Amino acid sequence: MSWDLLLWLLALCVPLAFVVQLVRFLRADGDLTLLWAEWQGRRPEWELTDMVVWVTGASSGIGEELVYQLSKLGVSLVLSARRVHELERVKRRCLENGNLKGKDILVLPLDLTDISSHEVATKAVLQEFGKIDILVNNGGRSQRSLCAETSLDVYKELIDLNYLGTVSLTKCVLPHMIERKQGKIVTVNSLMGIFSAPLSSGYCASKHALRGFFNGLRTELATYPGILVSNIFPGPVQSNIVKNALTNDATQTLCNVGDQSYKMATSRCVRLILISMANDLKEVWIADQPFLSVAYLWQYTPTWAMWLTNKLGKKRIENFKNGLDADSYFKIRKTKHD
Ligand SMILES: NC(=O)c1ccc[n+]([C@@H]2O[C@H](COP(=O)([O-])OP(=O)(O)OC[C@H]3O[C@@H](n4cnc5c(N)ncnc54)[C@H](O)[C@@H]3O)[C@@H](O)[C@H]2O)c1
Repeated sequence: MSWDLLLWLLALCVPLAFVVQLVRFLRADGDLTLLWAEWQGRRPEWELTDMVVWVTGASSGIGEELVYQLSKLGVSLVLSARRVHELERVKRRCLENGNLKGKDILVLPLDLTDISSHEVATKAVLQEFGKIDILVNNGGRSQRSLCAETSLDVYKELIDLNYLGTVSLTKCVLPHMIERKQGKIVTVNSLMGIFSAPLSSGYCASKHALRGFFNGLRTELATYPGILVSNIFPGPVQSNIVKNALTNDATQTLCNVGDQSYKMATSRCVRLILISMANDLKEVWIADQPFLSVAYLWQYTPTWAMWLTNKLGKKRIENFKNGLDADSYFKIRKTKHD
């Protein structure tokens, strides 16, 4: 082969490789470390067996799907949320579809805002199973209301629930993990913990606070390499989050939630959470495009990201006022995993 031909081939390969990588990135639904872990890393089916996993917000959405997928891995489960009948329903489904027996699942009603109950709840788990391997801080609520129209009670409720409730439960479980020198504290944060959007200023504040808290806690636990502090940042995912969102008044929820079907399938989000848990990933972004790219923009080019968020923000408010889901900016095709 002549040198000219070889050079021409090389000149063609480089842009081709670039285009292939660009297409792969545009189809990505997780950050690159997470997708690498999915491809080459440890499987949840090997790593997460024989563990005691405590999941808050287990009665709905991401938490509910998480316990269904965990129940197939042979772990012991603690299901927490406020409504005991909903937790009993979830337990029945875990037993029907998973590999667990009744004694492997503890239904433990818990209100994250009732901080005085967290110590007793932690003791109840330890009495039942003798250890807590993984705490999944998942329970929480979102917000759909403009700051100027929103009562301060809503901001207080969001901080009490999403931030202080999570911090309180973590503080109850932490001494046990420190004593054993092992454990995983996995917190379902949100892309709204990385950047902010209109209609959710209180929610964003609570999730930013959680990110700061857990990143700080991780540095304090540097002498305990067996304890993982993992922050999961999902973008829009199918669940009841919008239906349960707080509005401008702490006693009201939304009347019209709009179509949620364009969002990432709950099962896909949860599979990626399990992969991150199996591979001890500390920060994980899970989102379809274009939301994932917006997170990258915020991380690496904040000035452009602010400009773009102002443009998209107007559309978000318009969508909300028109009774659509706030994040339905474009007609987004359903993900390949649905
Ligand atoms: N669905 C999304 O688009 C999305 C995106 C990013 C982050 N998240 C986060 O995922 C987590 C789970 O939300 P989801 O989407 O499954 O919503 P969801 O409304 O379907 O589920 C929320 C769960 O939290 C529980 N909860 C609410 N208030 C509680 C309280 N006071 N005490 C105890 N439990 C309480 C609910 O009972 C429910 O089980 C939340 O932390 C949310 O911020 C969701």
